[in-house]
Amino acid sequence: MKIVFYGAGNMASAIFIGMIENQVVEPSEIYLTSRSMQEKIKFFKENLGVNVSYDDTELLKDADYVILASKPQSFPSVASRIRPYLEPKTKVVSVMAGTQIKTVRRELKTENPIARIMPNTNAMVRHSVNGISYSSNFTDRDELIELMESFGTTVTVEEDEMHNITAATGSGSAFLYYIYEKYAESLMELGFDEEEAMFLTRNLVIGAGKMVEDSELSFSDLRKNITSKRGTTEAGLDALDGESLKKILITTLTAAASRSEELSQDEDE
Ligand SMILES: NC(=O)C1=CN([C@@H]2O[C@H](COP(=O)(O)OP(=O)(O)OC[C@H]3O[C@@H](n4cnc5c(N)ncnc54)[C@H](OP(=O)(O)O)[C@@H]3O)[C@@H](O)[C@H]2O)C=CC1
Ligand SMILES: O=C(O)[C@@H]1CCC=N1
Repeated sequence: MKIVFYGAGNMASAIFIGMIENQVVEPSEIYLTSRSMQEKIKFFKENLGVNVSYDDTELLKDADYVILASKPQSFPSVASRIRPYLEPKTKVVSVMAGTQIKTVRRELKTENPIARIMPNTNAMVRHSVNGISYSSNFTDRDELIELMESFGTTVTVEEDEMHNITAATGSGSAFLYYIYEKYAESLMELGFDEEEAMFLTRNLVIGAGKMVEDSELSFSDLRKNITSKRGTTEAGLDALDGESLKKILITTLTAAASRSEELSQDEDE
């Protein structure tokens, strides 16, 4: 198999490292290119054994998949590199937020099968949640799903649901990390020094994640198991005000989903 990544940044590297570590592809089957990140890309070549090239003819010859992993704003320049050399057998997979399949088709001037995926950087630890939608002529879907399930779980969605998936899980881990950051800062307000606050928060998050993974219980039951009648947790939760927290989260997710819509509307102009 030959899988070519245009872009070797945060998201692309989480995907190809996930694929390689989970042994669904050999490093020799991965080809990377970028615009200018020559040092980083050299690091991947030396440490993972992947191929690196800036020659589009060589990159796209006999490619099974080309993965579009630049920022949406860089896509016109990526498309101009790919367009002249894209072979009919190559399947195109875009990870770009807010970029519609029809835009990819238009920019590449191609009838090739196109899939749009929305992973997250948890791909690195095999826990990405991958939204996926396809062009109608993308018939051979099992192989792509198998590749994607090497680094996470996959949910097939209609393309217009991608905005919500992008907010919920594409951006979602950033929202959770931000809450952990604020938690650590709050521990410092309580009197812990920075190192202690980071240590406590980090281990709390790791332990809670493992509980979620190993336990059959719902979030709510896990919470209730910690909450004694008239105890400390109950006092804290009463002060937290779940409804206000929910409002903040709804505002956050709605802003992210709206931005995804906005990005796709920009393309239509
Ligand atoms: N980060 C995330 O958590 C997620 C990101 N995404 C999507 O993934 C995409 C990439 O995001 P992210 O990895 O964070 O971004 P990065 O900035 O980390 O990486 C972007 C990559 O695109 C490369 N690039 C830019 N122009 C070209 C070009 N003309 N030819 C080849 N490569 C080019 C850059 O090269 P150079 O550095 O040399 O400029 C870089 O390797 C975005 O579209 C984003 O919407 C989707 C889900 C989650
Ligand atoms: O912030 C972004 O636009 C990308 C898409 C989802 C996560 N990162």
